Amino acid sequence: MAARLASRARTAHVTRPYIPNPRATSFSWNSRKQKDIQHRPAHAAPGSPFLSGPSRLYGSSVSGSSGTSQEHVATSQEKLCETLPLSDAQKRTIYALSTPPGKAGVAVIRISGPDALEVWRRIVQTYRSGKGKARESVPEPWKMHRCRIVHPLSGDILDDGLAVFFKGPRSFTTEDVLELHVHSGRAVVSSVLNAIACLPFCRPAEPGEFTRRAFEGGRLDLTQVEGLRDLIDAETEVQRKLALRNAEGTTRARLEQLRTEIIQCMALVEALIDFGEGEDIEEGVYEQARERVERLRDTIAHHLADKRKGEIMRSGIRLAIFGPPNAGKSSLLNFLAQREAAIVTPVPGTTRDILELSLDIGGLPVIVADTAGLRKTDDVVESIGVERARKFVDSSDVALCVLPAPDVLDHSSEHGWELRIPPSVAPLVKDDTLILLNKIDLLHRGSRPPFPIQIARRNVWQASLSTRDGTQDFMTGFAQVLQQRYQLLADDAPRTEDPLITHARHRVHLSNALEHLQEFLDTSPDDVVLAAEELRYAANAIGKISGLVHVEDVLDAIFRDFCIGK
Ligand SMILES: Nc1nc2c(ncn2[C@@H]2O[C@H](COP(=O)(O)OP(=O)(O)OP(=O)(O)O)[C@@H](O)[C@H]2O)c(=O)[nH]1
Ligand SMILES: [K+]
Ligand SMILES: [Mg+2]
Repeated sequence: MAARLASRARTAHVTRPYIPNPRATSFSWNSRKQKDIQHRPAHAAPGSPFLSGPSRLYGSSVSGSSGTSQEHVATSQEKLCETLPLSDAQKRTIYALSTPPGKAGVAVIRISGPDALEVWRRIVQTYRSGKGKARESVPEPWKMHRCRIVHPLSGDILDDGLAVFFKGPRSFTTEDVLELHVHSGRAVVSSVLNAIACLPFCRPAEPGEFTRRAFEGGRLDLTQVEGLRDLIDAETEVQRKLALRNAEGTTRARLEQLRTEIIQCMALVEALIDFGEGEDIEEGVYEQARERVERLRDTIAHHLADKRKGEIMRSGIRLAIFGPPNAGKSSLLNFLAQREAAIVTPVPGTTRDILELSLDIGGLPVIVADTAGLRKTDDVVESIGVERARKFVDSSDVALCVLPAPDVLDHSSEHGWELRIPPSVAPLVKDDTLILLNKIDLLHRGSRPPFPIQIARRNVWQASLSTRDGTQDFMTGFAQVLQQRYQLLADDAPRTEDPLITHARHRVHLSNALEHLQEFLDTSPDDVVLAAEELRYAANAIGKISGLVHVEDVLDAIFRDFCIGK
């Protein structure tokens, strides 16, 4: 009975997820306020409402330098402040340029918060058909309006553009959002930003703050936030697809399904604690829960044994080019990069340091590294390079060994084609190491092996990086191998075998969940209260990936990497 009570007390907080409330968060904006004070415009007198007002990020004040216009602006600003009480810092309306600065057709300035509509009223003048300009107090939401942007104090026309109002919660941040599409020129953008800065209820956005508000508003979970950030950073097709999966919420749904199943198992066990088998509960409930937990454990273990595919795709496949000196490793790097990135000379031992380049090979992100030729050497500098090369090959995702064909190929009627790999290189050649025989132009026609050849049940490519003979076949085959090894997101529709883990953070929490599920299975059914606790921990661990259970510093770390305006 005591166990039953204890369990009841705990169930109170079992299944209630954290529901973020944008109006009731406790983020500290202290550092922000500090910055605001330092950056207040020159015209803001101490004690004026501008103390926590606009930043000078985008140029100085709108007022001229003469004393009179400065006074004029100050009094008008005070009037503005009288009419509108300052909202407290955290729910203040934020604004930022959301497109990259510089000359372009269009720049988008985003404004989000409780006073977004007020910003519209102050600076947007729409055109009504045939009747000239008019200020619209409540614009039709989610519709583009042709408009003029005017200065809220002087009434000066700043630009002719488009404005759209998103009524919260149907907006990116879930707050009221105003987007201004203006001409992207330095002067236009800074004049509009300065005009918004004049409104005391607005302040410049922090990096990632729009996205953070979307998270706080419950529009996005953390995997979607990470997906958005990765989408912005994506450079290859696979990275884009992977990021989109996260941003669209596919990962969120898959995790939610796992968490829900754990919670369902917990409910079964809790019911058992509360009512006991035999009364209202059918026989075998505990067994049923155990079987489901076993399946969940296997599913999670399967995801964890993904050879880090998702993380590798996100950060790039680390490819090490290695081999003996003068094999043509640097020539290969230059060929892949299509430029003279590395020094190539006939002197063995030319490359000393590791030279890395990020390339797109068949849509996959690959970080290709050229390394020092492996040999015994008395040269201090070269021997450091050789040591680095060895370590790099060991830690790489894919290793490609380049060998000079004339020095390593052997043929006999008894054994067929064989490779004599130099002893300095051989220990690094593993079963999955790829091999390119270079310099086939130096072989007599008659002593060339047939294309393609298999040596020791391994595909070996042959090419000449000088004459480009065989390079096409090598590139096609090489891209195919990479695609096979990292085959993922081949179809547009999500598949169950697609990697679930794309960030190290996910792996940590999933491993924790796995441990707790195993603990549950290892706990004796007599300790059913303890066992239920393990399921709760497991559910919480998965909740941490989505941010349903979140920790402030994790959030800070995730949003910090965003740019301003996102
Ligand atoms: N004939 C011929 N020469 C080549 C070929 N590929 C590269 N070379 C030459 O071989 C020499 C060495 O090439 P590198 O690319 O510097 O070789 P490496 O493996 O980077 O050499 P280290 O950095 O010294 O280890 C250069 O003179 C190249 O021009 C080829 O396919 N055929
Ligand atoms: K060389
Ligand atoms: Mg080299």
